[in-house]
Amino acid sequence: MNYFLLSIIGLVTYIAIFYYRYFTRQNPLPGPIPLPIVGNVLQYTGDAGKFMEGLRLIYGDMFEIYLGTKRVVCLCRSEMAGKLFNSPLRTYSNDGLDEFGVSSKGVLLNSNYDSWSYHRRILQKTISSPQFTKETVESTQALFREMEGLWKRIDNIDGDVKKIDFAGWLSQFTFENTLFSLTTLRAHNLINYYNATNPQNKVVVPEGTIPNSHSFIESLKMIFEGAHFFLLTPKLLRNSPGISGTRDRLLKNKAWMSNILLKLISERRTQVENSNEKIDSNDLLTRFLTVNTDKDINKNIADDKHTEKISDDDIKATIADLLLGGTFTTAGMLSAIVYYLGHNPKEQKRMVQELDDVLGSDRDSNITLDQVNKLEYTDAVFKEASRLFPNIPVNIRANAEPSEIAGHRFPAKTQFMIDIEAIHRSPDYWNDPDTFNPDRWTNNPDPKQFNNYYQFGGGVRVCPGRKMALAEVKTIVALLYRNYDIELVDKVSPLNYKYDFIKIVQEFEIKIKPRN
Ligand code: HEM
Repeated sequence: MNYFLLSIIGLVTYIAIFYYRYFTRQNPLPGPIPLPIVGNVLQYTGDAGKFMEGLRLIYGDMFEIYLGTKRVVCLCRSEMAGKLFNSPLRTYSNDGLDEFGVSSKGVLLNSNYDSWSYHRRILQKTISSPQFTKETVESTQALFREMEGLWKRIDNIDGDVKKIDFAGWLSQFTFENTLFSLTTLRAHNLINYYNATNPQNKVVVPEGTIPNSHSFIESLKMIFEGAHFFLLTPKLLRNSPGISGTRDRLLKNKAWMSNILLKLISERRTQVENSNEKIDSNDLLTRFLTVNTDKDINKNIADDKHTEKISDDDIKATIADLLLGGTFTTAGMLSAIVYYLGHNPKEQKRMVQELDDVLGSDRDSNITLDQVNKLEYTDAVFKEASRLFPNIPVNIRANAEPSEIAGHRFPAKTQFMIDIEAIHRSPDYWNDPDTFNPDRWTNNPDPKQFNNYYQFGGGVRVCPGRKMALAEVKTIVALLYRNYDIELVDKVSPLNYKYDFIKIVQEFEIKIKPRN
């Protein structure tokens, strides 16, 4: 009885101290009142963009929420967020991300500055080079032809008209293309996906790198689910009955994916180490494997601080981040473009006209990087679709130095969430912001708007894959609209997505028919 009474007194005292501290906190911002221990996590709707939108309507452009006991400052205006993009920290000290094993490895969520900048430097050198962009245009075309061959076999509507789940096909495509571009490995995702969705008319799968590779995509989605879960769920909740099952499932999935990638890396390491020839492959995986070895194909990448070979585990973390970064973002962007063009026939017609003008009348001809670079209206369509549908609607950053924002001082290591969707749709920055209008990007666009466009983030952690993404998206859009008439199956519903750290588009059906 005494023990019970003591527990109650302890709890009441804890709650009293918690709320005393909360109501007398320094530099308070408006925001929903947190609960002890879990903060505002129980109010979270599962979609960071929508959650922030709801709170912005109540509390204005700057407010605070609590993830567990950690204060998070939310910013919804470009002028507030601007300087933060130069901070190299995405998060600071997050026990969830530590448990998920991503806070000091790879690039995406790595908060260890030294480790992040070293790996980023190596990958940046490869994937931002003009040669890599040129090869992206080539590999995208080869893979697109393979996908077209499989589409032709589908027999679901009538003759040449096919109904396909565009989001499903494209996430297989962008995964395979990213994997190939980084490693030269093929996983045959498209064939595996085709066979899984057309079991009555299967094709032979060439010997591939990842068995049943199409299901790897589901595992990759679960990694985002994991990052989302571990970032936001306080330890006490993660370990509580009912929720710990989710934690275990997500950790198991991560281990499964890690093992597959580690096997691929170790096989390539053996090949590289046993080779007596000069290494002539220049892909990112080979680059990583040769750093600080006698076969090093990188010029002056390592420095005095980094004198050892890079471990398989570190390479795996960076390759996994690039596969994560390059798969659903690019596929989602393509769905968004097809969706907005489907709702805006005038703009679609204008884009198709540009394709015909730049690419010429031979619909079987190869497309060159030069031609892709000339597609200005297509580029504007990309920008406009991504303004309205940013794949990463909320960006996270922590400040490395104390900062002053809108008259408020924040100590170093404060966690911020930046509402990209609010910035992309604010009437303060954009005329008629909810209208799909690619022309706002052409005809001498107001340079101010570029400062309020964050589809690829900004500052030191800006997306390193943006050149690859643009080349891939524009090449696919060109091949698709040059050769096909495209119709949305559902012309009413909004684009369907699941938010897990990024928006993952799903079940987006279109009808395609070869153009006359
Ligand atoms: C349309 C496609 C893409 C979109 C919309 C996109 C968007 C973004 C955004 C918003 C960020 C956060 C940037 C910031 O915090 O400032 C990011 C980071 C990142 N992206 Fe992309 N991305 C795309 C394609 C790619 C591709 C193709 C790759 C690689 C093959 C890639 C790899 C990464 C990586 C590794 C990061 C983490 C960078 C860091 O923290 O240092 N992304 N991306």
